[in-house]
Amino acid sequence: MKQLRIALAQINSTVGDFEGNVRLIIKNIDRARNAGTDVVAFPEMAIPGYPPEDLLLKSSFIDANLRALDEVVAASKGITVVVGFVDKEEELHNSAAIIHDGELVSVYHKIYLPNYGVFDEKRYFHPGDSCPVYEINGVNVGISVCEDIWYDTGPATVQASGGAEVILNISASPYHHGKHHSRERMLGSRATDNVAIVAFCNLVGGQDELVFDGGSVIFDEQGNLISRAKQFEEELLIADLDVEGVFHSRLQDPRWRKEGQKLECDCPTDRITVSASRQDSLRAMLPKQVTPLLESDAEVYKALVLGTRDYILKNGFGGVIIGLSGGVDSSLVATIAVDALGPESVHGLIMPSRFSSPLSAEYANKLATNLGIKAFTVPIEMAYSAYLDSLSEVLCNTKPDVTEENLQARIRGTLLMALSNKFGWMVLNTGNKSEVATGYTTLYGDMAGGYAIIKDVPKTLVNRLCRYRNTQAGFDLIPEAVINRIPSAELRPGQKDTDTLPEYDLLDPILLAYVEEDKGVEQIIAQGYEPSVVKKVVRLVDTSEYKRRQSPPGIKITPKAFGRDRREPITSKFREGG
Ligand SMILES: Nc1ncnc2c1ncn2[C@@H]1O[C@H](COP(=O)(O)OP(=O)(O)OC[C@H]2O[C@@H]([n+]3cccc(C(=O)O)c3)[C@H](O)[C@@H]2O)[C@@H](O)[C@H]1O
Ligand SMILES: Nc1ncnc2c1ncn2[C@@H]1O[C@H](COP(=O)(O)OP(=O)(O)OP(=O)(O)O)[C@@H](O)[C@H]1O
Ligand SMILES: NC(=O)CC[C@H](N)C(=O)O
Repeated sequence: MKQLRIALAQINSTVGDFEGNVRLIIKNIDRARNAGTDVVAFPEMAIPGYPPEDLLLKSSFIDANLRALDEVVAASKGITVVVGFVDKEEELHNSAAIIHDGELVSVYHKIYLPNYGVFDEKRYFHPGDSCPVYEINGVNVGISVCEDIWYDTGPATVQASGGAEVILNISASPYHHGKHHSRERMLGSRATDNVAIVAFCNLVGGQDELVFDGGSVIFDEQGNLISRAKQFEEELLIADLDVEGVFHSRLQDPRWRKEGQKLECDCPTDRITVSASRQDSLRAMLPKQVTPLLESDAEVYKALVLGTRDYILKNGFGGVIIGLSGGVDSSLVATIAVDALGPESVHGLIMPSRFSSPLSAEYANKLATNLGIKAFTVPIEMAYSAYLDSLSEVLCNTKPDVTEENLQARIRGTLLMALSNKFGWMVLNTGNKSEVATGYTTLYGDMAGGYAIIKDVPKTLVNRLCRYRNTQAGFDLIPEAVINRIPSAELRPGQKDTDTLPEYDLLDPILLAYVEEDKGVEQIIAQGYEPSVVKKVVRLVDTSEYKRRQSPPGIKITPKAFGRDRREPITSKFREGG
């Protein structure tokens, strides 16, 4: 029986940490070898980390990546390793090294370079021009890198037509809500269309605004899911591939060699021997391991926890501080931070003003107790009065307005930054996507912070995530009264968010249509929304681009986040909202 034991090492590598990444890779090579594995695969760019952005323009970075590759090659005794790195010829290539028994046998260059959304690969890399089939222990394997597999008549089809029985794709495919389902649908159809086993090894971990969700999978040649690794966690997924099954399926399925089929990719298919057939005594097949997918809210929550943990720890911070208002946003941020870092690393600062309801401090303290975090209380009245006194001469004969309101938010930002400087705690910003979209935030005030963990989470989803976490906890970890409160910035007496914004249940779908789906005002109105509300929302979004450019980075969880995904000019006369 022709079989291949494959290991997919979905590791959490760190951009530029060559020493740490090599250590992690070698540890997994050793584990795979001990498990009797024929081939172990690592994610796209596992050696330099992904995406390294303009570090790729530095030759010292490329050279360090090549030295790290040499160390991995030396550690590959008795096993085949497929690992992502940057190859340097005349130009740079996003590449997979195919290594066997201490030797670099071949290098595959990624053919399709994504250059949309958050990707900029054409800025750095040149595309490959060949898609070989590698013989590994007598099995024909087509190897490709991430975007290559997304084309239905791309390298996978070329390699299958050239005899590949297994398609191995190494990826760094970033997360957004629900993406795993579409990714699996695509991989399943790549398997059935080519009557080939498809093994997909994904990166896991947070890198600035991106989270890579892991969830590596293997589909058999009939499109059945035979292995799935955990989402958002490192794992070495080991599976036995029944390659004989591919031969039998192909005999019975005339579709796999479609005569005259027009292919998107016209690269030649060479044959390269990595290791010849091994005459092993027949091994018992490993049991199948299929981790179930997380349900919708759990998936987003886990992405936020992983993104927070990796940003804070990979940037060398031991702790964080959060302004606790007794509202739902800061409560969710504190809860995620505790799940990411542990309660001893999370600190709260309660800063009541003359306009704060006494309930706000009560709820904030209750949350801190439930989470087991330390919370300090520093009222802002003295500072606020001092500011107003200092400005009284300059501001005389003016009416109180947003100026006085924002001073409070700015005092709070200053106090948070003071504790950050003193104790080395990063300030976690608490703005959600609905606020970031509409500019309902104060520059140099509540916009302060090093990382904005819920900046891509709409307010209605903030509420759902709080309920999800309470259900997980089995009690009201986030007090129910906090979730049910009428949202208010408490910057003037009786202020409510709805004084300025539509109700969030109405605002969020309009924002989805405008920001994530790029619909125009007329199209959104045609969906049944009140024209004046649509125009107002669109106007708020368009005129607050300047604020977003000054806002901290945060975790992408939707198909289109603010930042690299949506690059709009600040200065523009194109204003559909008027
Ligand atoms: N194109 C441009 N490029 C660069 N800067 C520009 C600009 N347009 C205005 N500006 C500057 O921006 C300033 C206005 O921005 P800013 O000072 O922030 O003030 P502004 O946006 O007018 O007010 C903040 C709003 O957010 C609300 N808020 C505050 C705090 C917390 C929350 C909450 O829900 O958590 C909500 C608050 O009630 C108020 O409605 C202008 O004075 C001007 O200096
Ligand atoms: N009294 C306060 N004490 C501590 N921090 C505060 C206080 N008021 C506001 N903040 C900080 O400023 C952020 C802006 O919150 P604000 O209360 O103005 O409205 P919000 O966006 O609805 O947030 P939340 O739901 O957390 O209240 C809060 O999330 C919090 O971090
Ligand atoms: N790194 C890549 O090539 C990623 C592109 C791919 N389409 C994805 O998002 O999964």
